Amino acid sequence: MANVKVAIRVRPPTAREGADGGKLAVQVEDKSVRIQNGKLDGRADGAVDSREKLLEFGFDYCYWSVDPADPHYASQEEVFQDLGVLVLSGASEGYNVCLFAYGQTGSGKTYTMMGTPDSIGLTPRICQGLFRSEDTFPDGQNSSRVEISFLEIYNERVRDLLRGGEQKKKASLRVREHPEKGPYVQDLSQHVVSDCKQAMDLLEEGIANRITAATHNHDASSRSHAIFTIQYTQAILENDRPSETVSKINLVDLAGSERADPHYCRDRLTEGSNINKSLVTLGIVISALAQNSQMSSSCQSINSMASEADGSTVGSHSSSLSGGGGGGAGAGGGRRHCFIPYRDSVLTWLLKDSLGGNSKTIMVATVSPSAHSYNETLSTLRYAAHARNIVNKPRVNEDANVRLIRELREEIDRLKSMLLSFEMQRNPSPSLSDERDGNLSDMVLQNELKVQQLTKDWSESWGDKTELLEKYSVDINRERAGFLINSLAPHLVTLDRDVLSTGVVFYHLREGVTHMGPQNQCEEPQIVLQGGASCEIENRGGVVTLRPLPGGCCLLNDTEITEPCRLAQGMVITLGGVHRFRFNHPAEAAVLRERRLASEVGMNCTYIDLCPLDP
Ligand SMILES: Nc1ncnc2c1ncn2[C@@H]1O[C@H](COP(=O)(O)OP(=O)(O)OP(=O)(O)O)[C@@H](O)[C@H]1O
Repeated sequence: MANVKVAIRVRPPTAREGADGGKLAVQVEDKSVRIQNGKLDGRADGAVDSREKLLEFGFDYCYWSVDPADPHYASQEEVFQDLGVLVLSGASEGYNVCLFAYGQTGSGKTYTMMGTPDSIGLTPRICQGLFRSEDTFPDGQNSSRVEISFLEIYNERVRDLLRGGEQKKKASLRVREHPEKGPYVQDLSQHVVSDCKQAMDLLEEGIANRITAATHNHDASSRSHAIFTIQYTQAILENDRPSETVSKINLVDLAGSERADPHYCRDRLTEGSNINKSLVTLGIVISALAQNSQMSSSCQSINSMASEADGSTVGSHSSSLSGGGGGGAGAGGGRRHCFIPYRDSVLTWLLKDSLGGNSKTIMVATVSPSAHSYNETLSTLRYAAHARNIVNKPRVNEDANVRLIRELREEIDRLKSMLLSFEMQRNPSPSLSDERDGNLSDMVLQNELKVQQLTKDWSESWGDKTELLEKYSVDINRERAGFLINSLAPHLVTLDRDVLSTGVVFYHLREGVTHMGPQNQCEEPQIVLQGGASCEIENRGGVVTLRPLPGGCCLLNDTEITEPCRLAQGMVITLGGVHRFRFNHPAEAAVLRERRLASEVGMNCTYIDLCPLDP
């Protein structure tokens, strides 16, 4: 169990706020924020309750970023040292982590999450930190994989910010729910990156796409939510003990929160007008979760009070909210938990795990210091105080095979200690003891063999996966009912005629020459075939040529060839009448797709129709 951690950051006043005399409404001291309602200053004493005038809230972190000359000024680096390091340490332990920025428009969310070129924010610093931590394992015992996706939710539609070309035009992606992994965005592009530069390039590309959208549509920047997701998989083999964890890091820059007030939006909601449903639902979800957590903790307090018959004082888990109106905190044990309407908006559905689920979550609420923004700032502080009451249930996301190996090892240890204790108190009947010890020893041996095999399989599959992903920039997306393998390199896919064959084989055609054929016919074939003919396939800078070798029949699209022939996207190669392969050239296919769109030729067009081959 872990409470959502909440940070408040106060930005510098804008020129306009400063021009009006620069009256400030917010003060920060240690972990508390005080907000003063300046409008009540002039009223006669006694007419105003002092609590209304000055409200105080406690948080996990408070950052005063108002004036760089102030000794208490919190820079981007200081914010990273707390929040960014929290994200990185959670991810390195194998937890899902979510960091989201919430606040009114112009309060500094994007500055905190993304920053500026001169003063980078949390997201790029977290990317840097992720790859820096890689360098701390130079011995090769540790390897990891980083995959990035970046999406935007605008008017309840999900857009992939990293999809170039024709896909960019695709209006919106569907959100679906995986039975075990929870909600996900179907067809969202995942990008494997191997260094910090690649990650930063993707971040910039996504931000640029978001900004472009804003230019076409005035409200886009303040109404869209951006979610930058890093999937961080770590594999370590230490003393023959494998460990593999997958952690999802969600870094969220939300839209301006002035539209998040349910009362402000209710009319418009019913009118069906264009308001930000996600933020309204986020507010409702946060309130409901906070209320549930408070009810649970008050139930626990009641239970523990009842069980402590001696009547000693029980320290109840109290909200930090002193002026914020916790609402429902005093609920008795008889009240039901609130329903959490995650599915009412795309944002809350996608962040379901981050809010009350399997994630360590941090909220950074950004506010203006100015007295002009008193209402918005107070509303943000109240939201933030509610969010601090949410209790999540993070757990380490361990690979299922690795978990099995660990559990088998624990079983082996248990059996061994049983054996040892039997040996120490040997039974007077030696034959019975021997039989029992023999059974136990067998079980230990069998489990040890299983562990050995599983560890070997795991090491090989991790090595293969890493090599494949790194060398060929392959994306493997696990869909609910299938796998989609996207490769950028030219490759062959087997089209097996044998009805008993079940696997799908995928051969990459590396730069240079690849020999294919039976072992005895051609020298050291990289692609070994059982019988059939032999050939060579040469890939020179993306131009791929098939060269049949004497002694067998080689067909290209069912026509026999005896001379070298350039391969084109979609061609089918048949060797010796037995082995069939489809040739794919992803780069060529991308060009052809563009041409097909432009020429409006149907799906049946071939490479030759669209782009006659050079001889
Ligand atoms: N801590 C800070 N230090 C210096 N400048 C800041 C800080 N926070 C925000 N700013 C500046 O304030 C302006 C508004 O900030 P920003 O764009 O981050 O707001 P926002 O909350 O993301 O707004 P929106 O909801 O419209 O996207 C920007 O010019 C930004 O550079």
